[in-house]
Amino acid sequence: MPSPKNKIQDELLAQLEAHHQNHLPFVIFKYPGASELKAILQSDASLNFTSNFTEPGFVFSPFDDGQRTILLRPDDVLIAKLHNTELPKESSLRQHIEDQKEASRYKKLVADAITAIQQHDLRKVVLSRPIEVATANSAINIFNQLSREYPTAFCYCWYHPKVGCWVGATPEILLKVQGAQFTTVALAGTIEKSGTEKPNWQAKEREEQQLVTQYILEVAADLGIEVNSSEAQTTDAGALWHLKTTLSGKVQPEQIASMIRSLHPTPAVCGIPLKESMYYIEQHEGYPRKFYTGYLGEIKEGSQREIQLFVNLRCMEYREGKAIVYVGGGITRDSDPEKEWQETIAKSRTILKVL
Ligand SMILES: C=C(O[C@@H]1C=C(C(=O)O)C=C[C@H]1O)C(=O)O
Repeated sequence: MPSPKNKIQDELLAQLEAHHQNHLPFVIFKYPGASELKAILQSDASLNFTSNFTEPGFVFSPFDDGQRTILLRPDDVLIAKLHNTELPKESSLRQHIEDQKEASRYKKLVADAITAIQQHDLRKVVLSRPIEVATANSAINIFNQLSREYPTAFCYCWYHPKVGCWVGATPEILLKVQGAQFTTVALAGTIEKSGTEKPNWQAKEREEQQLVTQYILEVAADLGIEVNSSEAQTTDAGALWHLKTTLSGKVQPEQIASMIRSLHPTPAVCGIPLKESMYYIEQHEGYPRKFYTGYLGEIKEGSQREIQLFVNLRCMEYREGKAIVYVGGGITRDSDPEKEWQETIAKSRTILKVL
């Protein structure tokens, strides 16, 4: 990877707008907690795929086709300090008016899934929906706002002329590898914040999150990888709380590609059992997820290999003047369709707030 060139934030954003207008691929991102923006620019419009996650660059994977993970080549790498400009105190949240038809459709989708869970082997299935809204903001501008609004999220704007443009602020790590050390998380359970008081998690959310932890432990055991796991803790994701267990351990370089492929998709975005829930989603969800609930992130080469991949949540697809925001939630036998509907509305605010 070429050494990063230092830029001033506005200069960097302007260079990317120009790259975008020239229909050339790029990604700009901010790591959780970081005060720096980083951009990877590819100098031609070729569409390349990673073979085994060893090539340096930035990978972008769809939900349902892990073999075709796109790789952006780092022909140019730019960094800039993130300005800490205060956002207006008054939230400029765009109220998206949900029509009643969509509410009934989604609640029926959830109710049918609950029935399927009661009658079949399915234990959990994650269902989701797209929300289309008009926006006058550019994709890079939306990314810039997200980076300021969500300091603890991984924020990004990704573009390839042959694929499209995606923007997001995700709270979920898929896999982080630094040298021989790896970290992943089991993230599930959602409660909208009301004040600063941490929530009282109910058995339903605890069980749903525990299923994800259990699944990751089984995947690691199958690969012969030992894992240390934390207690489940409440974690902050903008206006939402989630339940999170951190899992870590040691991984050999030759195990990394299989670990990524076995971890994706986790039951946090698909379900349990995996095949049945994947099939249920394909049959019933009624739209293609594309890159929503896929994963993305940087691969650095060198003696200390470093990989940081995130699950593509709280994201949108950007098309000229239009944002398609994707939101979903895990359904178990104890789910309530009305609450699940409200959960998708709460999750959509992450993006709607900055449009
Ligand atoms: C599917 C989404 O989120 C996932 C589902 C969650 C849940 O069911 O509570 C929580 C976090 C994510 O793992 C989404 O944000 O669209």
